Amino acid sequence: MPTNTSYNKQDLKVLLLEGVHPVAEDIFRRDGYDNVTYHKTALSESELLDTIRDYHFIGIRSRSQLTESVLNAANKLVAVGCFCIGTNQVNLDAAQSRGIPVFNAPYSNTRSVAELVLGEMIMLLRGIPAKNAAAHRGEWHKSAAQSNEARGKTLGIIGYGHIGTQLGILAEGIGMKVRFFDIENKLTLGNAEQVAELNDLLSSSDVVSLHVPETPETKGMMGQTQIAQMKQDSILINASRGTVVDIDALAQALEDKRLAGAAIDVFPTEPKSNSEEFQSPLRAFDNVILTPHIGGSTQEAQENIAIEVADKMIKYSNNGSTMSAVNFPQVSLPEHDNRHRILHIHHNRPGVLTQINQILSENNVNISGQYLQTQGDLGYVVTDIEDGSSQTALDKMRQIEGTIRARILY
Ligand SMILES: NC(=O)C1=CN([C@@H]2O[C@H](COP(=O)(O)OP(=O)(O)OC[C@H]3O[C@@H](n4cnc5c(N)ncnc54)[C@H](O)[C@@H]3O)[C@@H](O)[C@H]2O)C=CC1
Ligand SMILES: O=C(O)CCC(=O)C(=O)O
Repeated sequence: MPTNTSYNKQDLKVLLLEGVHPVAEDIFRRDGYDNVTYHKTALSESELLDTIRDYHFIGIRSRSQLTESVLNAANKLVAVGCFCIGTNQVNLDAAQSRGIPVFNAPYSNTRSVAELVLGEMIMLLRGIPAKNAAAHRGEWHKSAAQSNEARGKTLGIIGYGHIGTQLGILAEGIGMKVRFFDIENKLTLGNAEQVAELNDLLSSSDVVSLHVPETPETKGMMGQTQIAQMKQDSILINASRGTVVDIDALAQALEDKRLAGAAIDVFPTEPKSNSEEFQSPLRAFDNVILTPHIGGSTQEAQENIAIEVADKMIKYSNNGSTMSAVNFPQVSLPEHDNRHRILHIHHNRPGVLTQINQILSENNVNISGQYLQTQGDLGYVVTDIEDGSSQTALDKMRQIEGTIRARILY
């Protein structure tokens, strides 16, 4: 049901890129946000610089890069939706300092990734990718050499989060032993065992699968040294981020027949669209499954993501709630029927709340509810008011030193 607001929703422009599931557009339109532009592809940085200034909301997946310069040009931007898990394609600090919350869907595609990796692992343990490629060329490789059951083998998971844990459970279901390495102490599910040292995991696993986010620490974490620590004839799977594995070092290990195979879904440089050629030294290897960053690309996941992220963006626009924003103080707000709600985003420094309340008091505004949350350098104060001159109060609040932006909802 569309909600009444202090602004005309048709004046707010929404840009949805990268073929996010069309249900996202339906959800915006159903709520009264009729001004939606939908593109199947990503936009380059220069295209974004030209375009983004007109939009209040942008929805992207992993290809569009919202750099500091792009965000600088985004004068009207209210919120960003990443229709995926990863948010490394957005300069989160730059968005935060401009008072722009970034939302994502932290769970909706995790099962899809875990299922894909399980399938790839079984295929690679049987040597199927190479036999399949040979059969396509007319060759007949009927042999059990280097073809193994998954049962009894050890899976080493790096990053035991939402995907890693699900993969662990699925792998135990087919009789694998699961070990994992994580920088946090994790509750182990099933019979999984946490190991303290990465090299212990690498040297004891028949299959190593990466499920870490892109951070300064994970960049290049599987380099030449780490790949050399893996067991002879083991398998490497990466469906996390392309920067985590040194592709040249992996190609060398495959060339040297140190590894039996690999499955790679993410690459340091990925084509910007389906019409661009995919370049990688791994194309030379029949025993490598190469997939175009589709770990989370299932109908089920994409639809769930579209619903989750579009709902979060609309809720923020209509109501001010920021629950699960990745770079913003998180506030879960009740509805504000019959009340005006002032949202004040500011640099987190002492005295701002006092000044807000002073302004409200001076303008005879009665506060019916107030919510304050901070994160890092950012403060977010939401005030529900019952009477008095809310617009005058808002105008004065905008003058408070440290204010980034403020708006009113009714
Ligand atoms: N291929 C695809 O289509 C998809 C890829 N992804 C990628 O998978 C990543 C993981 O997803 P989730 O499991 O949902 O994330 P998560 O945040 O639930 O789990 C990540 C885990 O990695 C651990 N970790 C962080 N830094 C580490 C380090 N240096 N060494 C070891 N462990 C470390 C964390 O403590 C956490 O347990 C995402 O960040 C995203 O980049 C996610 C979905 C789809
Ligand atoms: O769907 C996409 O474009 C990217 C999926 C992904 O890598 C993620 O969710 O982090």
